[in-house]
Amino acid sequence: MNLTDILYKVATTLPLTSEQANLFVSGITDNSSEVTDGDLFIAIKGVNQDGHDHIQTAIQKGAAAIIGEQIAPLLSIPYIQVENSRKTLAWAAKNFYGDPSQRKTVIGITGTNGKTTTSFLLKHLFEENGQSCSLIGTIQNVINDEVIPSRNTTPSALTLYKLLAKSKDDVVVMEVSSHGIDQYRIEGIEFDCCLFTNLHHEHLDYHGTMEAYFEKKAVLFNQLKENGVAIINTEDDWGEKLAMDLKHKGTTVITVGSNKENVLCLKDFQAQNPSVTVIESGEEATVTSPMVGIHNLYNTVMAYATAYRFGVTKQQITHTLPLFAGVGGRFEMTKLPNGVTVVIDYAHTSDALYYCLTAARSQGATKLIHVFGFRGDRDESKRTDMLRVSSIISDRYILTHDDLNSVSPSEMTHTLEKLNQSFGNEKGIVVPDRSLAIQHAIHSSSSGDWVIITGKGIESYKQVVQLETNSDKETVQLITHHQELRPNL
Ligand SMILES: CC(=O)N[C@H]1[C@@H](OP(=O)(O)OP(=O)(O)OC[C@H]2O[C@@H](n3ccc(=O)[nH]c3=O)[C@H](O)[C@@H]2O)O[C@H](CO)[C@@H](O)[C@@H]1O[C@H](C)C(=O)N[C@@H](C)C(=O)N[C@H](CCC(=O)O)C(=O)O
Ligand SMILES: Nc1ncnc2c1ncn2[C@@H]1O[C@H](COP(=O)(O)OP(=O)(O)OP(=O)(O)O)[C@@H](O)[C@H]1O
Repeated sequence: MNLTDILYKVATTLPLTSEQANLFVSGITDNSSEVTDGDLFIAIKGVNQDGHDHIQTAIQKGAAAIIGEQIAPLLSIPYIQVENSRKTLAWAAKNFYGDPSQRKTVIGITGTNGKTTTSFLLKHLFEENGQSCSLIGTIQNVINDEVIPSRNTTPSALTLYKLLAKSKDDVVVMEVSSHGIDQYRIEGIEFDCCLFTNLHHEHLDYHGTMEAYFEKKAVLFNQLKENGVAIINTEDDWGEKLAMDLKHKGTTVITVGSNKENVLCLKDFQAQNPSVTVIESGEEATVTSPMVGIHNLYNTVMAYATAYRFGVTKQQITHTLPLFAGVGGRFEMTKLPNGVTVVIDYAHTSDALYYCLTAARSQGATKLIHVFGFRGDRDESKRTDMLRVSSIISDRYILTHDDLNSVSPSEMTHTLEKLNQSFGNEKGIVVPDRSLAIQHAIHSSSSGDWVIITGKGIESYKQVVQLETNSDKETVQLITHHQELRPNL
């Protein structure tokens, strides 16, 4: 494709010369190590590296032209200066891959919690009822039934456009993170439907304030197609604000919440066998969640509201919801032979912990023993709230290491001890090694107790642990199959 077509709708600092305009490029990349002969290399000043430092490598590997934000350096090949390289990457990919979101039904889900669960529910509902569905999100990408590992919740613009172009599925359901929006990964995508699940204290290390975090999430809804629809959980105050803002702009908004003003009005929440009555246009329907917890009831209703608008009947939804197998690492329950229930959950905000721990209570847990920690280099301001929630709801908690990232083990252990002394209420201990913390929790529990392990879900450990396991699930399996593994604390 020639540069004129690739740069359609991209503002360049200077108009393209005729030599540049007619230049044919065979592909696009922003990674110098992936350049092949004839590619366009787009230099991005990133969070850790600056692509402009890798321009010479790109040329050596055969790049046909370079785009960057810096004033034109002296190069042996054409260089085009733009104001924003990340945005340019997205538009170049959109043009190169033939604007794939125009040709598909694209559904975007944003919010702090519930994106992955809701996206899996939607894929299930579509596919059980005759529509094939691609999935793009945290756990994996699934395109035309092929599982493609995912690096980010929302992939880079280039990857995203490639995935959309590859998809032959009827519908694409994708998770949209605030980082993804901020870094122009969804720039140019047009959505048929956007969902807002909730907004809780998270990622303030990146966004600074809840207002800034909200404003970033709200950008997604500017990318609705002309006849697109927003589906918003107004039980959440930020959701209510978003719904009002969008209605003022004339967007079609389907609100979901317990207030009678909502398009889908919810009443009679049942926690033990989670179900809720949904009233829409005067008609009542009972929606039963296939997963434990009030939070999953919300996720189920959001999926119900969406699938219905895209061709799945209410009866089909009711029949196929119970067949949903759940999502790995999201309230994943194992009943041990001794009557203890172990739950592995991905909660890493105080609200998620609240929902997760109260879900276990609603199922009749005798004692709740909670194992959790905090990621190194991530929002530190949420830690005390998380600890407070656990120290109020659980009977005992064990603070342990989550991903340390660049923090040293001793520094994190010190942080956990300090937090425990200042904000715990004498229910907690610190066991730094995650596998030993889980072992301790399981060995100190008895029939009727629930051990809740949060933070990692199905993710692999980033550190080596003493029991030589690689995930919370593996640790639980090892401990339960080898009862002789006594705690070594
Ligand atoms: C910190 C951060 O957000 N980084 C994201 C960002 O990376 P970046 O482009 O700034 O990367 P960089 O390493 O600084 O490199 C800059 C440029 O130099 C280029 N380069 C670099 C080296 C080289 O030899 N040659 C070269 O050309 C790179 O290809 C890149 O174009 O843009 C990349 C492409 O879009 C992302 O993959 C990457 O996500 C990293 C892996 C990450 O961990 N991000 C997290 C914070 C994140 O985005 N999380 C959200 C979910 C949050 C949630 O839980 O809700 C997500 O959507 O995943
Ligand atoms: N609707 C909800 N409200 C509050 N908490 C929820 C909700 N849904 C899920 N959770 C909690 O959040 C955790 C993560 O859920 P899920 O993976 O579906 O969300 P996510 O938005 O994709 O999260 P992330 O962005 O961190 O990947 C769950 O394990 C659960 O503890």
